[in-house]
Amino acid sequence: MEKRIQLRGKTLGDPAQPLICTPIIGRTQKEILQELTHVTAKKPDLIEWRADFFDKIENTDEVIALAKRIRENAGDIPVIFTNRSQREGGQPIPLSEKEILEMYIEICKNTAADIIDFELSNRLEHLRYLRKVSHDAGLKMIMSYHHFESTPSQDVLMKKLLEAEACGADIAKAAVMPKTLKDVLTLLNVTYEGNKKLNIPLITISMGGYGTLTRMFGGVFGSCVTFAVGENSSAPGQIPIEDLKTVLNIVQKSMID
Ligand SMILES: O=C1C[C@@](O)(C(=O)O)C[C@@H](O)[C@@H]1O
Repeated sequence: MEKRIQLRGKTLGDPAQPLICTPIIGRTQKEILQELTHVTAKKPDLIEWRADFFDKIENTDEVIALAKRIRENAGDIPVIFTNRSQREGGQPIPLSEKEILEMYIEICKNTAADIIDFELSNRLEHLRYLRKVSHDAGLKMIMSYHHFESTPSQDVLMKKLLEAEACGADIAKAAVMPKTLKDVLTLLNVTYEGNKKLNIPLITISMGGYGTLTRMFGGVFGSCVTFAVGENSSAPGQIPIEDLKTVLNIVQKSMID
């Protein structure tokens, strides 16, 4: 089963090469576009617009117009559109679940991004509907799960990844917080085992200080994307893109026998 996804010349899911994604978390349009200019200059493989930080998120027309500009200005770098909910570590926003779904639908219909990230904790009918809309519009869909307090057991994490695949995700993603080094091993283990079980690419992240290890070495165990700071961090434990590129180059060189 071919797990790789080609997007604007980038290969997502190549076990030899995890992609680096840098988030954009500005609040105003001006800040966001400036951040984008700085971040694209650092040549990440992917950009994530964290729209939950945008101060006009309640105005879908403005969101779409800005998403289109981000998409255009990003050139050949694929863009992920994400609204991270407050319950999964995002910003508080004044939109209902239905309005959030409608915003995502408009992003798809306007092809204002390449990939959408929608949380598995959303209502099943919303997940299914958005899956259909994104598929018809040609956008890839990440279904994600976050736990900012702790690391659930391997069984729970595996179930989440399998659930994403069963709901039709193109990519399954889990980001969790470790309290101990053993939690980091749990995450790496589920990545390794999950990669054998699932027929879609995985993104897995352990956050915080200990979790930084997974941002550097998670690719070896089967995580296809790692998040790094271009200008601003969107989650604990992210390291600067320059440092991450150095580490990934060393890992890649050293692992060729
Ligand atoms: O879900 C993720 C992963 C993340 O939480 C991280 O830990 O790098 C950062 C978020 O911006 C992104 O949406």
